[in-house]
Amino acid sequence: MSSQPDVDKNLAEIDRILTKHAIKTDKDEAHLVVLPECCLFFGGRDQQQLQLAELLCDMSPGSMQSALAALATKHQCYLLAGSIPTHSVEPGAESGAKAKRFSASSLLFSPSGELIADYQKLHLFDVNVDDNTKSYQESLYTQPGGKVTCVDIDGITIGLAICYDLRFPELFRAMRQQGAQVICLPSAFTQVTGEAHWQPLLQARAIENQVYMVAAAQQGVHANGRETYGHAMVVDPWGDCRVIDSETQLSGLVSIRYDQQLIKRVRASIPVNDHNRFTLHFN
Ligand SMILES: O=C(O)CNC(=O)[C@H](CS)NC(=O)CCC(=O)C(=O)O
Repeated sequence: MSSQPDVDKNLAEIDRILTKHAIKTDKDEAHLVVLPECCLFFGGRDQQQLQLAELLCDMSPGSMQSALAALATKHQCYLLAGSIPTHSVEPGAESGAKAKRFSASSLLFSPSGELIADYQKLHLFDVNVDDNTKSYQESLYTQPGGKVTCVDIDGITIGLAICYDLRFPELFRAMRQQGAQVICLPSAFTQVTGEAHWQPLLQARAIENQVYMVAAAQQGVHANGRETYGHAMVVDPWGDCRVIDSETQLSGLVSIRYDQQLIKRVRASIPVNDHNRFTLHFN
């Protein structure tokens, strides 16, 4: 996607893409659609994201959550909203009207519109991109999450991570150890770092953990001048990539069929999980 600082426009665009690709469930098959980081609001001011932030709530959801649930129901898919701003849910976080920071939450909705998982971005992008012309201070307005998150869909374990998390392989190892077979990585990579690092890092995480990596991306020049890399892709557990054509498509969809046998074969032939001599500690 090439999201704008306009929630309704982005919702309409998601609806358009899903309609165009006619994601329809033939009853035996589940579809998981992964939208990029900041899918409903991107390229505006951080203060606006704070104002948009909603409480995470299944009983009386905010307007972004209701709209996403409605899209999941309309298109009969599991829908992962890469991230939307929510009020912080971490213990000790600022909350309510006084909150100065929001959480970047990935929200997973079921085809019946139920919120079945949420993940708050763990690693925040406080980085001077190497040419030193651009600096990012995500932690100024975002509260980091506090937990590793996996969720079961139709017997398949799905791990959740966001964007800059990609550079922290321990998180992905932890999800593999919790049983992950698919890991979703909604992103908004910078043009500069994306060109250099996006594909090799995705392939590394897929290959070393023998999982599918589903990497949705923001792309193009956004309203505030920010440029994102695009090249959304799905990488299979052997490292083969299916990449969106970013030269011809500003927004669209790339898809793959989940193959349980491929995971089994790759894990049986190279049993890295059994050979691993390190244990993990989460701080
Ligand atoms: O700021 C927002 O509105 C939304 N958040 C983002 O775009 C985030 C934080 S600035 N982007 C990244 O994490 C890029 C990571 C990246 O590019 C890398 O690891 O190289």
